[in-house]
Amino acid sequence: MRAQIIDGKAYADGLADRITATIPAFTEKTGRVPGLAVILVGSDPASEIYVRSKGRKTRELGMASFEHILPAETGQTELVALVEALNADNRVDGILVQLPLPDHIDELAVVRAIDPRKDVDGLHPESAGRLVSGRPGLVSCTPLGCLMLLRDQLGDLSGLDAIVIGRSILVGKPMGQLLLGANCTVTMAHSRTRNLADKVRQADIIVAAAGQAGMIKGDWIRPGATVIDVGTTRAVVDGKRRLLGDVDFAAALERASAITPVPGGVGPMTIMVLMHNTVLAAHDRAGLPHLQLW
Ligand SMILES: Nc1nc(=O)c2c([nH]1)NC[C@@H]1CN(c3ccc(C(=O)N[C@@H](CCC(=O)O)C(=O)O)cc3)C=[N+]21
Ligand SMILES: [Mg+2]
Repeated sequence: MRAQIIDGKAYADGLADRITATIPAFTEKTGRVPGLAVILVGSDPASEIYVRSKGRKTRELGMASFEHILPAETGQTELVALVEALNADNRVDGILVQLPLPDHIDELAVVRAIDPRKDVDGLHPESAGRLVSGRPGLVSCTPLGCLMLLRDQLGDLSGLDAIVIGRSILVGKPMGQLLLGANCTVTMAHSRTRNLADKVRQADIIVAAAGQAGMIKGDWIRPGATVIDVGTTRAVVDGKRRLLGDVDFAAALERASAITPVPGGVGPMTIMVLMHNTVLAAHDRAGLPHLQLW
């Protein structure tokens, strides 16, 4: 079998059109456009690139972007004060604090300061609780993007065996909850999991989010499985800068029925779901009907 490549960029472009189409009616009813604020503390070059590309996309889609790039020495009190100012700013519908934060800042304290209605990253305990209990709320961008791709590829996921490798608060844990909510039987694997290969071999759906380049080998993949690769490890291969996924892509191509490439798979979805969550938050805050765009 030769796997189909799941084109995350193409799906994201389609979602972009559906997002853009909601904005004129929103503006007519509210007199403004949806707005997204992104906060970056410190000057990690990769993070700066993400923040700028998020800002560019936000404006491309017709929304307002507020970018706050703060020095690494910024204190927690100052950061929380900025979040509170953005909570109070009616032009801002979504607040994203780029993680990780410097060690002297308690991430949870900052995330808790975000108004849950503006929590477009789904990181607030209120958002996490809503996801677990099946109530409506904002869901982390990367896992929601993965679910959109899986639903587009496979339709109903009921009864399928899924494995999530990685248990981060931003990706693995919410991914497991989303798959459970879609009626999959979910295995959560992580760095202490024994016999990982055997567990991956049982799965119809593999979501690799461990952040270890090439750790999922081709012969672990059940023939016909659907593979979502969340990994993005920066590396230099044969003198060229490369972005590497968690899956041995060439080998997986021979076994999977469908697989996301890196780059061009999950990455473009993450950014577009951020835009999606921002328009959802904007509609919710304005008291407008809930949007369903996927
Ligand atoms: N609170 C928070 N929320 C995040 O969502 C978050 C974060 N912190 N910290 C950093 C990570 C990283 N991240 C990516 C977003 C888009 C691409 C993306 O667009 N990747 C492209 C390639 C980009 C390239 O070539 O560098 C692709 O995979 O095709 C990658 C990574 C979001 N993150
Ligand atoms: Mg992990």
